[in-house]
Amino acid sequence: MATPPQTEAPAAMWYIGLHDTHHGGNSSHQDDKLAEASTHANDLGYNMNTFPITTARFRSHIQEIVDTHYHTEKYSLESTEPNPIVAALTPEDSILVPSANTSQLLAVSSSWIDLASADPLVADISRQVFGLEIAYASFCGISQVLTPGPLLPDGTISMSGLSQYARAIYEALSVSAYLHIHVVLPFSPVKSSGSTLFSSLAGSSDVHLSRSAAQRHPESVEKQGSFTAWEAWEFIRTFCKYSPRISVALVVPKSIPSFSIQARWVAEPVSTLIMPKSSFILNKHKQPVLQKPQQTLLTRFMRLRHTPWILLDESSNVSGNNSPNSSYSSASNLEPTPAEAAASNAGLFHSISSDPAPRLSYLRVLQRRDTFRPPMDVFGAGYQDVLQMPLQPLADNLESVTYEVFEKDPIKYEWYERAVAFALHDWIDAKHPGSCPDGRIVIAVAGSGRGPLVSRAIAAAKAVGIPVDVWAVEKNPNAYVLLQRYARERWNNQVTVVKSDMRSWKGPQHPDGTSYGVDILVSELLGSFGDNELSPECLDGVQHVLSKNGISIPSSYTAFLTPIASPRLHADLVSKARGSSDAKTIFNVPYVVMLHQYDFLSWNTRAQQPGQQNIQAQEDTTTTTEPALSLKTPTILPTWSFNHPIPPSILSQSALRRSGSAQGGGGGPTGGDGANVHNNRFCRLVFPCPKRGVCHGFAGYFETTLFKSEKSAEDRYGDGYTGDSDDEEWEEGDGLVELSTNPLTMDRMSKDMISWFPIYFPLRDPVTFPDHSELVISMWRQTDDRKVWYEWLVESFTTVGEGNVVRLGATELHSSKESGCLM
Ligand SMILES: C[S@@+](CC[C@H](N)C(=O)[O-])C[C@H]1O[C@@H](n2cnc3c(N)ncnc32)[C@H](O)[C@@H]1O
Repeated sequence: MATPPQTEAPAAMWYIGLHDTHHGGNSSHQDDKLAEASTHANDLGYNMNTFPITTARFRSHIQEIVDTHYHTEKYSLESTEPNPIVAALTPEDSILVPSANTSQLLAVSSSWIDLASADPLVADISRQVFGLEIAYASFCGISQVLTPGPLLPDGTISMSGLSQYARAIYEALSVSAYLHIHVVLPFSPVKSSGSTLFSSLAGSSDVHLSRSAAQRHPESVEKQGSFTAWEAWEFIRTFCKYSPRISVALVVPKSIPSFSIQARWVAEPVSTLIMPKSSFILNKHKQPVLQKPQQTLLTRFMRLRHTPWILLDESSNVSGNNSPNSSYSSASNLEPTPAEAAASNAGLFHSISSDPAPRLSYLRVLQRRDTFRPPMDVFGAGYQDVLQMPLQPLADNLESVTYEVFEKDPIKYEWYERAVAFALHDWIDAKHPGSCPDGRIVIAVAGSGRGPLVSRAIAAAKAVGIPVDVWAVEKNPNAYVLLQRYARERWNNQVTVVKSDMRSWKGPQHPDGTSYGVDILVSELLGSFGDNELSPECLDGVQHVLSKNGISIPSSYTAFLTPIASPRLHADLVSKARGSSDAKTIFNVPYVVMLHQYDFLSWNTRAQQPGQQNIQAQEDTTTTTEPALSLKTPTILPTWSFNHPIPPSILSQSALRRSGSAQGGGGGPTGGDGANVHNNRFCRLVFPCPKRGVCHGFAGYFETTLFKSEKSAEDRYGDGYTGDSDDEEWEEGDGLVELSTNPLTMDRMSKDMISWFPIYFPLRDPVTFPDHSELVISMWRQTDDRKVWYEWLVESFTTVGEGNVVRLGATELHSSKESGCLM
């Protein structure tokens, strides 16, 4: 069980900035120019604005240096002449000065340089320029720098120069510990004659240094698909060792990319969304709006815990409203959404002619409209992607406040009540006698905590209309005090409270000291991976109290796994490991975490529903079509299950082992007598991964059957539970009560249940794999009679040629033995 948070989701704040290279302030004083530009942006309603680190004059000066060097007779690839040195900046080269305003600025490093150039001269000059800019910006107190990615002037990614580019970023990060670099990248590279990215961020692509060099050292034309930009980013951040001080500034494209690439970017640390004018269209009212898919994409990003900034690029000439004919015609068949129409009627949009910032006004409308949050997001606000050590309720005594948080779950306890009611009905219908000497059915809640399941068991019996004998067993001495109080004040002395470890409890007792059996044993000892809070070991240990036909609620549970890309979690663990004297352990612990920014790596395509269209991934050269979000299903596979009660023969064998006798064998494979080896498990799961990616770890979930009735639905019809619940549905159901945290079944089994976050098994070295690969997870549940722990590794395979399966690699074996759960 996770420790769920107790905060409410804060109202969404959209932090929107202005990028306008045409507005540099009119004042002749440098710091006044900065202040003027900020005031201009603030007056328009922006939260911040960008500023180039160096001036156009500096750019011309560098261009001159490069051109002169090219045109000297001395220049050739084989030349031993040194490259020119770019002299230190002069006051004319930069408008920046250290000032109070710098904290509000997002400085932009020059995009007319090319750190990834194939031309050694351009690469060298670019490194010098970049170094000067970063050092001076840091000196001025700038902490946020927007740096164009390794793009060629035609908008494609320079793959051959990527390592040089990554190196420059890595070195820039070492200039100041406070510097954060936002690498500008497209969702997918789009080849164009004059890239918007360049023209908008640099002024003009004509002056790009690489243009001078292009004739001499043409970039080899590399095949670029929809994942190329992401792969470039993946390379850069890996080079920079997952530094938390680099992130992506993603340019929102005019045509929306395929779902897989959207999902991939949503999982990444995207700090900024750059919106050129071209990403807007004009609606009927000639107001700039976003098309539905872009709105959806934007909303998805803006609901993230780390909400990106939005940067409206007002410099670019490629514009929705600047080219009314083309954009209006493309938009004319798009009706405004009802909300847009209402907003327009209500005057929320200014008319385009009177509004100096129409795109900003439109985004503010979207911001105000975006109020919906799913219950889990509200409940878990502030806990998204926070790695927590799993609770150990067996080894530790929980605090009251922890129980209080569990008890907020609106579903779990009600489902337990249903399960007990069904069990009572089945017991009565089977004409089993109650085990209490007076004939009552005996219910025991093993691990009662503060007693919510005790209250539910009493309510179920009342609703079914039979008297029961109720026992509450708890080993936490503090909870025991409260249980005794509740027995008097809430449960009218109907409940007998026992302070005991359930494994050593002898069962309900007559006043003369002889024990009798428990008919329905209720427990909730489940962790995020089902068995990780040692429910199997505890329930084995208390099974001896069950009567002949005794029922366990839950009757079974199954753990599930799927591989995920989770760069934020990985970066978090890398930084924890950096500051830890015990770095090895950090990646050998399964964590409880409300997974938030992650991407499922294994998925399959469901049959298409009539009327549902495939989204064509226009820029995707690796596949022809992309299924829509609703048609993609993650592959989440069962690992293993536990059933209760277990066959007595297993318990007898366990007892034989525990005795240490010759018949008990040679002990457990990982230590101890082997008395708990029947709770060892192993699974090997094969996950097909259609798209390339990086696996950082696995997400784990569980499903549990609390109770499954022996009776058919027909038998039950008309014999339904008539308790307090006004939910009619289950009364005539099939007597099956399940809980699930598995994303594939949670809505069907226990929608809106919030008690458990998923579990996350990390990998120290992420696994990179190409399209059409298989990730194979091997996982073990291990025990030495004192502890239980997990061990895991991943192998990756791909198929080449005519079905030749090639192993790409395997990770080391991870083991949580050191932080294992104490029995
Ligand atoms: C996850 S909490 C659930 C508490 C409560 N049933 C609820 O749903 O709110 C598990 C409880 O079981 C208790 N527990 C765990 N192992 C136990 C054992 N071997 N014997 C008795 N109590 C145990 C813990 O102290 C804790 O109170």
